[in-house]
Amino acid sequence: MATKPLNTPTAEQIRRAPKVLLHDHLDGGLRPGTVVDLARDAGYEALPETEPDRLGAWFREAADSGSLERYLETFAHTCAVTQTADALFRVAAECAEDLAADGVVYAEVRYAPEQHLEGGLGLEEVVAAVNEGFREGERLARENGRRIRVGALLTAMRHAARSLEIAELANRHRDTGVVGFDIAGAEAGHPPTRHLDAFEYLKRENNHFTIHAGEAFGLPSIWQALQWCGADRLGHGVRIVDDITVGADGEVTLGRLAAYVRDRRVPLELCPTSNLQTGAVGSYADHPIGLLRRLHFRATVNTDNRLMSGTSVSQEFERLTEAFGYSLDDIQWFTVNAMKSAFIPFDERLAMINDVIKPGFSELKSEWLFSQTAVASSSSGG
Ligand SMILES: O=c1[nH]cnc2c1ncn2[C@@H]1O[C@H](CO)[C@@H](O)[C@H]1O
Ligand SMILES: [Zn+2]
Repeated sequence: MATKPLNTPTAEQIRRAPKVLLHDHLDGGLRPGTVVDLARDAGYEALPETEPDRLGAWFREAADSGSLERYLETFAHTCAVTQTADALFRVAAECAEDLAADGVVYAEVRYAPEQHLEGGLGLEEVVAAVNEGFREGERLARENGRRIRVGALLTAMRHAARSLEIAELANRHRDTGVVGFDIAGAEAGHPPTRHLDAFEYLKRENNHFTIHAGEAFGLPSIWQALQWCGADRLGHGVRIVDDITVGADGEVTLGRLAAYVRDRRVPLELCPTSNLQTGAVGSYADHPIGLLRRLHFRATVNTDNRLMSGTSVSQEFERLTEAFGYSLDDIQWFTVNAMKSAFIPFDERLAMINDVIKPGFSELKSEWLFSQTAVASSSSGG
């Protein structure tokens, strides 16, 4: 463990800090109790456990397999129980509420509309139900004295062939709650270049997209996502470290691709716990985020799948704080990076940084200052 700086934030301070989340899957963030309720309503009998705590533990363990393919199998259950407008509305509302309770002030939450059509919904109805759920969750959060804005990202599955259709859907809803597009699913054997028509369409429409790349698969996947597809951000992108060498003397050399990613300020949607579960990284202390932060890459901290990883944004920051000795200034740096990289308009991002994030962190940092003064004067013996 790194040495603890004097201003190491407490778990409670981390939770109260205004945070920004760019990479979170709606179908990876259901409350275990909600999965149980919805399965009962839908007559879905294939859940491995029906008691919420045990089901939550099952998801975490099943996802802890060391392989992205096995990790992704657990989504069969969450998708099976979210095939109606009511179910989608509920999980979206609960998502916004849960994120707000964790201190998230701005989130982009993604899901694949094509995975919610088995109960007879159309793509438009799926998007409408989720958007309404997010608005309801924002409203409920407000009633509880919390403020959050949630934008949706529409994901196309990389093994399927509906990406252009989903990109068009995202574009149609760009003024009604959908802020961008993504592709996800198993990386190996499914290069993003198979979906070039979707990306080219979005570029022609001046729209935004991120691509899951450089999670299980290395540099070629990141290179394709950026240089062939034109991604605005990288979903994970953690394997960019394969293009960075740190010599015995500590001297750092960036390859051409890593230099491009840093120079162009390409946002990396890093998801530490998820990487540990899929076997991309061995431990928090070994997570490349430590190096990437030191080298000033545009790194951000994300949950990926709160249910499968049993995590929250605050918990990700707690683990990183333990591993790297991060201070509130580091957490603010990641948060401002994330807000700068969001897909909403520039003036709104700036207002969020200046009027919400910076004042929130200043408040927390001033608390630390006063508590230190009190300790110092009482220990001096008067
Ligand atoms: O870390 C990930 N890498 C790649 N695909 C993922 C990851 N997490 C979730 N999904 C996939 O994205 C779909 C839509 O939300 C999920 O159903 C899951 O299959
Ligand atoms: Zn993901």
